[in-house]
Amino acid sequence: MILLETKLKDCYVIESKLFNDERGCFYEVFNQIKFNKIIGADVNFVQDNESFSFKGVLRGLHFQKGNHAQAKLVRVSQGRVLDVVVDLRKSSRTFGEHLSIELNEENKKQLFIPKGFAHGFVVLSKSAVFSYKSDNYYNKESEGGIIFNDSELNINWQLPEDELIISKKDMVLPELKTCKI
Ligand SMILES: Cc1cn([C@H]2C[C@H](O)[C@@H](COP(=O)(O)OP(=O)(O)O[C@H]3O[C@H](C)C(=O)[C@H](O)[C@H]3O)O2)c(=O)[nH]c1=O
Repeated sequence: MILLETKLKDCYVIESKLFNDERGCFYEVFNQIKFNKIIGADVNFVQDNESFSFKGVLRGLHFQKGNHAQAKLVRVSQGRVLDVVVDLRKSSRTFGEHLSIELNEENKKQLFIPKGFAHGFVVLSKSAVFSYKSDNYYNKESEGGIIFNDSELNINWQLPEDELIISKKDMVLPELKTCKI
């Protein structure tokens, strides 16, 4: 596992060693000791999630508030997605900035998203399986979000808006400037 810094402090790309041979490929998706060593902290993941989505599905931008805030380690085990995170940490020099990165089954890149970030992704391939760990349990009452086409963030989701498939819940999320963090 190697850690690559991003433009957003504490948000890292993780690349794993791939063991390719005539049979195919093996890699350690997660190793607690190695992960904590490269992150420089004891991150205790308590929940594994997985979602399957068709092309154009956009899930997010979501976060959990207060004590229910979640750090996540996200990856794509099938297909291709554009993953987007937004720094919502008021004290951060990159508050309100976002990072977009393609995660896919080929590059097997993972993204560590610390607490205090909103997260979402859009599926670029025919379908995608999105798998991730979180260090805090799901808590519906503490869910927050930012609308995908927030005018200040101006995120390029890489697909035309009329091709996006978005849940009713996500279509009515607030803008960044009015969202309660
Ligand atoms: C997240 C979650 C959801 N659920 C239930 C609640 C709903 O009945 C159903 C679908 O939930 P939702 O539409 O919120 O799923 P996503 O839109 O994929 O939400 C996720 O999307 C973005 C990308 C994220 O980073 C978050 O982890 C998460 O908010 O699963 C659970 O039971 N446990 C959970 O941890």
